[in-house]
Amino acid sequence: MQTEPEAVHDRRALLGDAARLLVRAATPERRHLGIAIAWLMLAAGLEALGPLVGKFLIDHYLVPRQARLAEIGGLLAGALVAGMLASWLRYAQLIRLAGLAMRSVQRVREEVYGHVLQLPMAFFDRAITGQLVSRVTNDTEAVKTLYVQVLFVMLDSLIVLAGAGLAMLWLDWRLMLVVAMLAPAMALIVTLYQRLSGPAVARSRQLRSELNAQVAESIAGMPVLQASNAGERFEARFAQLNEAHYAARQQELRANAWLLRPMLDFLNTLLLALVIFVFDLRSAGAPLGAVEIGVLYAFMGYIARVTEPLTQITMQFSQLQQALVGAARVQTLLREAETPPHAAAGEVHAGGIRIDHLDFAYQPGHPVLQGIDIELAPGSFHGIVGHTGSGKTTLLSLLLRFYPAPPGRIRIDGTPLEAIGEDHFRDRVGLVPQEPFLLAATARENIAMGRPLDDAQVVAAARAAHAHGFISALEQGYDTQLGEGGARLSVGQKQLLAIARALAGRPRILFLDEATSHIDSDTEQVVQQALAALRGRVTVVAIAHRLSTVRDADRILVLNHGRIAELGRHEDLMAITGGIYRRLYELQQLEDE
Ligand SMILES: Nc1ncnc2c1ncn2[C@@H]1O[C@H](COP(=O)(O)OP(=O)(O)OP(=O)(O)O)[C@@H](O)[C@H]1O
Repeated sequence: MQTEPEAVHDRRALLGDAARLLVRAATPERRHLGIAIAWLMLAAGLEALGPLVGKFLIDHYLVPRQARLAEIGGLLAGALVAGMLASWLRYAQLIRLAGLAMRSVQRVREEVYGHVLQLPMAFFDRAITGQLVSRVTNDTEAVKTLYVQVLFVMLDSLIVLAGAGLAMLWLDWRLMLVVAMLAPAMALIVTLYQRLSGPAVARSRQLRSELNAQVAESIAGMPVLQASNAGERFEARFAQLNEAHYAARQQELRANAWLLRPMLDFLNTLLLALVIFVFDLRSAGAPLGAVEIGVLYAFMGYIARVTEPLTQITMQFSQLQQALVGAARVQTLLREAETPPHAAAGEVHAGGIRIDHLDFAYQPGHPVLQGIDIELAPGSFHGIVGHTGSGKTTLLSLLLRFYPAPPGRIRIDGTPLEAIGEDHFRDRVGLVPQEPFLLAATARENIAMGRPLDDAQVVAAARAAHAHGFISALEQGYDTQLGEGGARLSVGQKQLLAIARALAGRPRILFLDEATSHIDSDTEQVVQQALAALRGRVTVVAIAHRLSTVRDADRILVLNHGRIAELGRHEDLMAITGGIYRRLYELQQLEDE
């Protein structure tokens, strides 16, 4: 994951990203959006009538001194009703747009989360958890801001501007040109503002996500953090980030304080002075005629109406900046390519695995596996051992399709790995990882993992994994809440539960990644019994640091620098003088003694 979208400072890319996200969020809501815009236009039209009514009153009743009270009363009442109707319409559309914005955030957030779940494992090698969380929860809020700021404030203001502009054009086009001089001045202010605050906004957003990342990381690593007494250092680092965030926000606020409101107020005054000056020039010192008084009155009204939405638009730029950056970050994440769907229909039957001349590298030029050739018979038990960094986990990751293996190199029951349907593959292939990942849920939920399993299936899996005993002994048995990460279980118990989970899917192939490295010898024997009971039914491939776990394996595969260095039964490998396995085994025996 990029820590910051490369395009953050590139305004065009930023606008493009934001527009794409907005279109994506708005498409399902186009009907509501269309209705809201239509009503807003009507409201703006009604509001634009106000100064015209004023002009009419001045022209027809005030200047000629005609006190036709009934007509005046009717006109005023009409203007009042139109004004009230416009306010009510605007209020109703605000509510409609707010609802629309909430639904869009909800939809985009679900889409982003769903997308993250489909990303390839390689993405998570680069991803920083806190930043990712911040994208799914905070940055998706940008969609709401974009809606409310862009679609409501901006759009509404533009409609009001257009209404007032048309009315002024109709009243006196030359005077309208004077008012139009405001536009370039406005554009200048907005450009200046963006130059000043844009980088600050992007920076504050990035720093906020780094703050999140640090908090998430510290909580995840709390035991290490406390044991190494790193609290103060982490606090200092956090304070430094926080200070930088404060400075970025300050810079943003300063741009607001100096540029926006005061400049706009100044423009407003300047414009009024200009219009009055033009009238003064035109009348060449003579008192204003009746028509001019009405027009002047209407113009003064429209200038107020024009400057207010312009002020609104400019004032929104700060929030808009933030929303644009947020939206760009969400778009960057959405652009990450998902794992191509395995729509294939191939199936796993007996669970036999064949690997032919398999080479693999995470980065080109740095091979991790080279020329792996092996056939694992259905129902067999294979151990994988080797020094740290020899490629054991990588081989397992390829067999599990976490990383794409070169096509055709790995086959299951004769079918290329990539030609097996995803759901079917995950059903038939189980994994017990090194770190048992437990949800903050009950024992039952942890075994079922959302699969539609009945009680009997859950208990059968637990029995097969020798986990039934300790689960039954918990105060509420299978319904006991296990706490976050299974906090109330021992590491060995968590591992047994993870094995039960893998077995509950009734897999044909089971991979274990150092599943016994954290458990004591007694528990290890229990796990070994569980694995032995699977023989002949399930193909088991177990990476083992502790060699006793795979001593009884049909064959043990010794990896060395990404190649198969030795292959055979325990006895065969022990017979190789100076062999890697024999040395590893003797070393472990010495340690045990
Ligand atoms: N996601 C990755 N991206 C890049 N390189 C990686 C990645 N994972 C592992 N490697 C590199 O590949 C090599 C093999 O790593 P692998 O994890 O497969 O070894 P291992 O035998 O399982 O080691 P260990 O016993 O320590 O778990 C190492 O040099 C490692 O640095």
